[in-house]
Amino acid sequence: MAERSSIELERLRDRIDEVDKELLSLLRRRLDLVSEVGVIKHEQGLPIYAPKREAAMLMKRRDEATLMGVPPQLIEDLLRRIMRESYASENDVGFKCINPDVGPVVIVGGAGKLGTLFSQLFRLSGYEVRILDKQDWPNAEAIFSGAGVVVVSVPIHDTTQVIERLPTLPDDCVLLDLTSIKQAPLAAMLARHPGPVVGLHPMFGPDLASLAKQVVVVCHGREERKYAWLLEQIRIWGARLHEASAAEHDQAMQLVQAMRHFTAFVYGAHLRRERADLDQLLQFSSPIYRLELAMVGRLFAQDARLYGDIIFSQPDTLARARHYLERYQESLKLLERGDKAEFEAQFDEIAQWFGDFAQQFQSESGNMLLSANDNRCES
Ligand SMILES: NC(=O)C1=CN([C@@H]2O[C@H](COP(=O)(O)OP(=O)(O)OC[C@H]3O[C@@H](n4cnc5c(N)ncnc54)[C@H](O)[C@@H]3O)[C@@H](O)[C@H]2O)C=CC1
Ligand SMILES: O=C(O)C(=O)Cc1ccc(O)cc1
Repeated sequence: MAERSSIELERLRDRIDEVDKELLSLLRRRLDLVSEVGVIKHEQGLPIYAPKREAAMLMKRRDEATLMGVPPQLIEDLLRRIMRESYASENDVGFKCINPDVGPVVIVGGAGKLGTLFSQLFRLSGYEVRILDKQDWPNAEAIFSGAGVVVVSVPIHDTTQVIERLPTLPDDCVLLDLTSIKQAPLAAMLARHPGPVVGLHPMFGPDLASLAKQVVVVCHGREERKYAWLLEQIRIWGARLHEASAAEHDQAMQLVQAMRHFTAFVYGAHLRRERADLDQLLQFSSPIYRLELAMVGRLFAQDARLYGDIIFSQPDTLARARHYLERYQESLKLLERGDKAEFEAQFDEIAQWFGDFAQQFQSESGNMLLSANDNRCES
């Protein structure tokens, strides 16, 4: 009997292997079709990410899946993963050049991490890119001559100084920066160059295969009409543009970046001081706890100077960190008093304040955790 079952199991597994191979052929066919779409998008200058088409397509596939007795979330997850691959593969085709007549794009700090990413994107879109890094200032005159766009992508604490050091640029040259803070660089650019000026903040690190669905914050400076093409170019790369004033941006970044990175720094310092055994903690961690450790740990895989600048160059960070410490001390008093009832009452009040966002965050993080769990392998 046991032998019959094991033969049957083997046979079923062989059939599953066959189905998986069919899936592979289907994937190959789909990737080929996507490449053809990529060529047409390139010719027509269509953004690589089309949110409405994507949402409508996913909705249809979910409905069809339900009719076929396939869990709709399964097809949605699969298609999202497949589409991510397709977005990345559009780099192979390149992107339509929205402004072929513009002069060279000069990237100051172009040998750095973000500068390298943007120089690739401009080159893939057919622009002539020139790099000016630290050691290239003696050749600045030749590098900037006839520039159509100047991108400043140097460390935050060097940005204003570098902008002030720029030579006189052609009248119509677009001057922009990619700095993580916006008010000081934008003011310095407006003072240095009488022509078109815009501040950009890419809300992502340099290790991306595609800008699809990534956010770039746009802080308008001057003569928007003359750099509208450039914003369109960034949309073609797949990014979503979010417009804000430089002051609004810097205020939001206090919480989105400065405080978040500062609390991660403190938590990292605490783990170190407690001599936490990270290996052991990971053994105990299910995906949510692993993700939390990863959020803290990834900070320390990156550039201390970048995060130091983000935290220290924002004038409000000290006040905000003090407020945070006050909240911590208040909450500590609950612990000292052993006042669990008050803890629960405050918990409910905070949950009410989060409102629908709490549900939304639970469901979003739920999906992330499922996919983090899929990627785990036992060693
Ligand atoms: N790395 C990231 O994840 C992100 C960085 N940013 C912003 O991008 C900018 C650049 O950051 P990263 O590329 O990470 O830094 P990075 O340190 O990798 O690159 C900076 C580049 O600037 C060059 N540089 C320094 N001083 C210079 C000078 N006086 N003249 C010419 N070049 C000079 C350096 O040699 C280096 O090649 C920063 O303002 C940062 O806030 C924005 C979003 C994400
Ligand atoms: O990858 C990460 O953890 C980041 O936080 C990337 C990043 C760094 C600096 C920025 O101004 C924006 C994004």
